[in-house]
Amino acid sequence: MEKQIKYPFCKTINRLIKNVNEKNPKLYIYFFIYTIAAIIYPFFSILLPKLLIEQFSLGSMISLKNILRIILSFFILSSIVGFIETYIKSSCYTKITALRLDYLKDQFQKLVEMDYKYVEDASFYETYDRALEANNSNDNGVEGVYHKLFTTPAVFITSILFSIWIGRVSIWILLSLILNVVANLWIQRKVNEYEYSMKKELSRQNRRKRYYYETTHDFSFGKEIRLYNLKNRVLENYNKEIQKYIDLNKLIKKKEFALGFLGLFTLFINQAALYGILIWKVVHGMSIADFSMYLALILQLSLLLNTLIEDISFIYRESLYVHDFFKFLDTDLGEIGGEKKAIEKDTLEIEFKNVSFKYPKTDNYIFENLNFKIPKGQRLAIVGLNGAGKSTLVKLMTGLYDVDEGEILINGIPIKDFNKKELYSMFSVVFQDVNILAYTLAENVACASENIDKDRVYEVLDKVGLKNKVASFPKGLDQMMLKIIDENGTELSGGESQKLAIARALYKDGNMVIMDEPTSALDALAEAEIYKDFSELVENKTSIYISHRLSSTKFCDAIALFDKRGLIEYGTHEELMEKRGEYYKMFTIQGKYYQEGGEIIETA
Ligand SMILES: Nc1ncnc2c1ncn2[C@@H]1O[C@H](COP(=O)(O)OP(=O)(O)OP(=O)(O)O)[C@@H](O)[C@H]1O
Repeated sequence: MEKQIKYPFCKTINRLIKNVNEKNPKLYIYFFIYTIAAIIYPFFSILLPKLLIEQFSLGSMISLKNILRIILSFFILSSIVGFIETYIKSSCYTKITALRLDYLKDQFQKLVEMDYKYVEDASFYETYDRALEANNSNDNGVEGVYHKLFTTPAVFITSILFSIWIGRVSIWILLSLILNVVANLWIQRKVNEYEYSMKKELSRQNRRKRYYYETTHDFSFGKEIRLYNLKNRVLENYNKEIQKYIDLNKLIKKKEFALGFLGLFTLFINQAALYGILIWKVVHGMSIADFSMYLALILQLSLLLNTLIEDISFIYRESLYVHDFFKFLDTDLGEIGGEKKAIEKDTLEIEFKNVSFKYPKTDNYIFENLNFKIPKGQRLAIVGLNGAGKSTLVKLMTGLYDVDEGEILINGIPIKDFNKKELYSMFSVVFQDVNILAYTLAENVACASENIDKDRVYEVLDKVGLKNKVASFPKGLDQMMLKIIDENGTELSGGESQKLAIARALYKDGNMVIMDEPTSALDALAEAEIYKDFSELVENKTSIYISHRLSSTKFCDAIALFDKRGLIEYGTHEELMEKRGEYYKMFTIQGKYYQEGGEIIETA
């Protein structure tokens, strides 16, 4: 359980207010007018009964005209003030929502630009879950605090004015009200602190619950869930996680309940004191008109003070999460890197020098003291068993992860010296798992929404064999992909998606091409096409081709074979066959299988 930490409440509120200056300073004017209207409004309901009772107690002097005049002027004035108050409050609601959405933009930017290692780190999401939630709702977090900051000053000022008024009648009434406020504030604070101390546990539980929720709602799990009869298992886990989540919330509510009971007790004492003193005053000569006015005043003040307590504790509680959110925005998530720009008009030479690497928060090294070089223009095949570290190698050379020891040099320059964005721009990578976005086909290929060179998009789609597919789309390159945004969108098959991913890499035209199992979903003919055209596809660029199908090594200049120990064999196909080592074994086993299986590929 995390202990309550001291946090800079004033600084957080100050930052929120300061940001209004930058984002929408007009809100200050609206706030000023609203506050004046909201201060005046409650006075009407307090003064009206007194003035009316005074009129009625005039006996034979009673004037219907005067009574009507009072009612009418109160009605008109309170309508005008009430209208101003409500109108400004509701029109500012959307302006405050826009403020939150602006913060959301900052949050998205941070998330998409942060170092890749955080993307694969579950504990990162646990740390920042609540912080990210600070931006997810109209009623809580950043927006909730802004709404309260907009309305609470009026409540505060009116409470002060009413307290002075009441204090002049009886200091004991005022003291009893203040005692109630202090007790409630203390209780609320205790509840908030307890809730916040459970934050880490709640976030963890939330993440687990969400995983199972998403498993049931993500259509891509649909096949496995049905065909492997995973329904019961998923539901069982989901229910278990929900139960744990409910238990945690119950614990919090229990604490709230115990403290709330204390609140009821102080309220009881408070009410007894208020009524007792007022009745005593009436017995000692207070008029009925004044009694009714003070009663209305006390009721109003009690309501205002309750609202004030709730608002202040709400602001306190939610600003804890806002503070976490600001901390997230301020945390250096290592997204910038060095200052070097991308290498222009040249392909790359990559050198691994004494590189050791293990994934964060794990103990096993994937590479230890790895040394090897990929010369400029080389077409390198990387092969190896599952889990040998082939994809990890790509993550390291593209800068998605930093090495623990040693260094990687790109054209002689340490990879750390490159600005991350510039570094990423140098690689055209096709990953094993393809992600098609719910944009148009052209946008999917160009990974942009503006300045798309449609001729080039068409050219690369033709190169990867999607020409006929594009021709079949009614909107051609402007065809929407996926059905999640546009119900007329297109769902591509696994192989077609892979071809699109290759087209995307070709369009990007990076200094170096990396293909990680790019043809695993392609049919034999399409795969043979890619093999045949590989040299043309990658032009003269340095390229890496990762594949389990060893026939792919034939069109490469060199082969690097990895296993759990790291790089174990390196050379041309012929050299490695002659060596009769691991590669030879793998190649002959695969070749035998293919021959026996009657596959088209004749040598491997
Ligand atoms: N984000 C991660 N955190 C911790 N360990 C990881 C992470 N990603 C991969 N690993 C581990 O690193 C090892 C190498 O994984 P990698 O994906 O590089 O292997 P691979 O050779 O590409 O395998 P495959 O042929 O199955 O694609 C594996 O043992 C894997 O479990």
